[in-house]
Amino acid sequence: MSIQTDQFANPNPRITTAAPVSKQEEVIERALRPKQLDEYVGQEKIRAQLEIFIQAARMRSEALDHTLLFGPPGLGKTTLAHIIAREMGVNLRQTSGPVLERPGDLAAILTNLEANDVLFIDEIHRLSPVVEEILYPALEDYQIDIMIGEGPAARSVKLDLQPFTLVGATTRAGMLTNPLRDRFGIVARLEFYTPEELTKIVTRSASLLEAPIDQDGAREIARRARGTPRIANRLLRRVRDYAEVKYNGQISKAVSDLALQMLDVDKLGFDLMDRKLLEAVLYKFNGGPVGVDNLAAAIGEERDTIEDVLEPYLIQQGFLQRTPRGRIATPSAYQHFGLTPPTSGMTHDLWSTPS
Ligand SMILES: Nc1ncnc2c1ncn2[C@@H]1O[C@H](COP(=O)(O)OP(=O)(O)OP(=O)(O)O)[C@@H](O)[C@H]1O
Ligand SMILES: [Mg+2]
Repeated sequence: MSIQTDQFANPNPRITTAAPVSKQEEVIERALRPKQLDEYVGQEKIRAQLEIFIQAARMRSEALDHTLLFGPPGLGKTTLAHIIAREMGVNLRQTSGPVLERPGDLAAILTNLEANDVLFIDEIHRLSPVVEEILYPALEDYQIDIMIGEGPAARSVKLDLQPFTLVGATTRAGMLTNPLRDRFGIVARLEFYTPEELTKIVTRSASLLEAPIDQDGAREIARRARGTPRIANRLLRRVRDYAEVKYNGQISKAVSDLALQMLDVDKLGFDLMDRKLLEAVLYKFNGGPVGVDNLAAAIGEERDTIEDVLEPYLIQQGFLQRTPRGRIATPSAYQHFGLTPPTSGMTHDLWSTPS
């Protein structure tokens, strides 16, 4: 059986993409965003640690240590940065790696910070090297060196800064330079959420949106949200539309199920793109191993999207494995598509190799 690529028209916007799809969605997200640590669902370990570190910093009237948040899109990095500032009782200044083009851009922000403020830099792996240079002494000694004037008359001036906390967020911790990574005292890796945690998030969001939902309805959405709060909230809004038009607004398990089927989100929360990727590995590459570049070409996606967005969840769920020779489909992937996994000893003896 062979699969034609054009069978899978690229759904645009992809309902289960983990990135925000529009400005309007960002506005809604802000409304649903928890504001305090005790409203932030899941990520128990990170929450417990932050609670202590924040309280200790507050008791000493110091800035919190620089904090790095990393993990796939939509898991709550921006949300957590805002919560940190709020719990510390300080201002948050927000910017992002690609926006800071020149050293002066960063210097202007740094010199305007008040004592113990939070500077949130999103996509921190995309800082340019010259901007990063300015950041090192700022992080270490709350000082910056800036150049005044040009040519032979140029001289470097040291400026003192207020103590502050850098909160950096990234989907790819591996792309941070070592000196930058070493300057974070707190490093938090966000994990995919369990269906139970996402059920709580869906229930909370539904009550903020005043959408009537029962426990089973919430659980059905949660189970199919790729472990990601942003997707859970998005699916909830689409299911709400469906329920309002067809079922007087009441969201039950049956209504969630029908709406999600209509949206092409399958029982495991995989959408067309996830299925396209798995099907390519299974059918076009015989289960793998296949290199990520070949895979990207086969399904017409960017390599980055595969590595940052599609793969992490499929790997975490045990459908795909990363091996030194490339990606391979696991027996669960075969079963999901109603195929019989090859028996070990054949081409796929990689399964038995501990990773
Ligand atoms: N722990 C949580 N509890 C409740 N809701 C959450 C939680 N984490 C995230 N959310 C919800 O998910 C949405 C997306 O989260 P957020 O914008 O913080 O993700 P992100 O990790 O910054 O994503 P990106 O990598 O795209 O910047 C938020 O609007 C919020 O409503
Ligand atoms: Mg964010």
